[in-house]
Amino acid sequence: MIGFIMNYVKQHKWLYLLVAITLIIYDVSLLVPTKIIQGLVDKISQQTLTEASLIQDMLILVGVTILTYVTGYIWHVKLFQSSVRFKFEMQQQSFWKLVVMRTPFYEKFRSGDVMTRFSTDVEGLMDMVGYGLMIVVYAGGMIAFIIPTMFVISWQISLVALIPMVMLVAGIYFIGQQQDKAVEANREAVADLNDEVLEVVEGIRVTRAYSKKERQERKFQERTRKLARGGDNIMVFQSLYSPLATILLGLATVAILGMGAIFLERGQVSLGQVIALQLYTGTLLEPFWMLSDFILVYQTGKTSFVKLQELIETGDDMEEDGKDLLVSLQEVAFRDYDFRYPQAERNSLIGISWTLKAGQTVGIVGKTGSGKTTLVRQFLRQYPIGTQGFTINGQSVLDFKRSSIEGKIGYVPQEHILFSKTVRENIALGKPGSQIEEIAQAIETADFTKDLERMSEGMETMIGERGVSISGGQKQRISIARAFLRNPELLILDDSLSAVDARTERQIIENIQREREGKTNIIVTHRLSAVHHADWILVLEDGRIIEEGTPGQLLANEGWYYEQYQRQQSQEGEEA
Ligand SMILES: Nc1ncnc2c1ncn2[C@@H]1O[C@H](COP(=O)(O)OP(=O)(O)OP(=O)(O)O)[C@@H](O)[C@H]1O
Repeated sequence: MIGFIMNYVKQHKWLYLLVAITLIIYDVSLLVPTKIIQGLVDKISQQTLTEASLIQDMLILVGVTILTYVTGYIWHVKLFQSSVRFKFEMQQQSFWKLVVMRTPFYEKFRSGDVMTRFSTDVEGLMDMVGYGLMIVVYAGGMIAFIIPTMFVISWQISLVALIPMVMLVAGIYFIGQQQDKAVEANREAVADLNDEVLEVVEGIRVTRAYSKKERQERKFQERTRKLARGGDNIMVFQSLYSPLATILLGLATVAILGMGAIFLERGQVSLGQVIALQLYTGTLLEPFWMLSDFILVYQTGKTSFVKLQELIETGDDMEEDGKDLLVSLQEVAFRDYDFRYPQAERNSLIGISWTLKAGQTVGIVGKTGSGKTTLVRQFLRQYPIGTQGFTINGQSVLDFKRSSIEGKIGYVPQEHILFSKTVRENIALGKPGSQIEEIAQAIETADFTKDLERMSEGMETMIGERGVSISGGQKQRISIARAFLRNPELLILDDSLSAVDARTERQIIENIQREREGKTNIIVTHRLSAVHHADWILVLEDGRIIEEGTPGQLLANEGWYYEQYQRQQSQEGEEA
């Protein structure tokens, strides 16, 4: 961490030089009044005080006070402004990381954990860069100036007076060690609580529907209690500092006054010097006191640094991005292809051999958990690829720049992501800068026009968290419109029609056939009616293709597809 901070300091060396110089002047200017008091006391006790010297001392005091104010202002503003800039830069760096990372990274970090690292840890490190550095220069400077000055007055008295101060540092260190453990435990408790709140907010409807409110409340209480206990522990340690400092400063005062009286009697020190020693020891309390804070700031900073480094250094284990730009998607082929998720123990795709040709519409069906989503995710390069034998236009998929592949695909996932924006803005995400007519056309294709007419502000209606609530089917169709708008070379609908009724589904499928004539489509579905028009159908089971062919061929085969088709037909008949 020190190296990291020093690097930052070096990058802004002129600013920190200004801070260091003004801080040292500030330190010295705080010590001048003691020096003047010492001189005044001696002059009064020796009856040598003159009007001219008194005026001179007073003028120096006024000058020094102004200097203290000006230098104090400069270092304070510059140092803390810089630490805020540090926080901003760190957050930018971390945010950029979050944006570029792909799915495996998000499977390693929980959302609450990322939030804590992003906010609490960045602030922990920021404190070290601001307050921590201030302590080093300010408190370090004070100690470095005062102790030699005291030793020049009387090394014997200073030595005895400093013993309680050394004990104070030792005490602070010991308490700080214990506090460190409490801080770490508290940090974990904050991350747990963040996770809990995120989960509750995201799943509030399910929680209500299943009457799990009480259970959630109990769980939340447990976590907040844990956090409160952590906070209590930290407070216990923090409360030990003040009494310890008071007692030890008292001991130092007794030592100075006792020894000072003896030394004064022997004529080894003046009255002004004894008073100065007492004042210096009192002044030392603040820097020593700050050391206690420094230990906390340092330890928190160190823990935060490790957590941030972990966030910044952890990769998504993706292969290096390819260099070739994909101009057009002519053919995507898998040859005896296996795939396993990074954290999984078994393959989710096994021996897949399939070629998708441009212009085809392919349906992917199969039981739940059979690998349909996993297969279409391969196109999106969300995970490192499985075995070799995955090619685009006859070339390894790894040769192509991932963004150029993404640019050719419109993907509508199972879980729809809508933002707190208007309907228009949500759809326009598919193609930034699109014309209103294009958006209207995409809405029409996704069969959302009638729904829009019922919305008070039409396309400008706010949806998402801060807008009106919309149904699952409406969400699906907004997501579909977003993908249509892009008019991608390859459109992938991943079970994206599950929440719409059969009539709407038929309408959308017809629209796809019409609007996307000659384009490539993959439709993953549980409802076979959604793919009865497809050119080719894959049936998956346990990650393998168990049947494939045209819908007619599959019906003739009388396998899984046939059985499923019969079952769904009779269900539809009953419903009708
Ligand atoms: N991120 C993941 N990490 C580990 N295993 C996963 C992950 N996602 C899916 N799997 C596993 O891969 C297998 C195939 O899952 P997949 O989601 O592809 O099935 P699916 O056919 O799309 O199912 P459904 O019809 O329910 O959407 C399952 O055994 C699942 O548990």
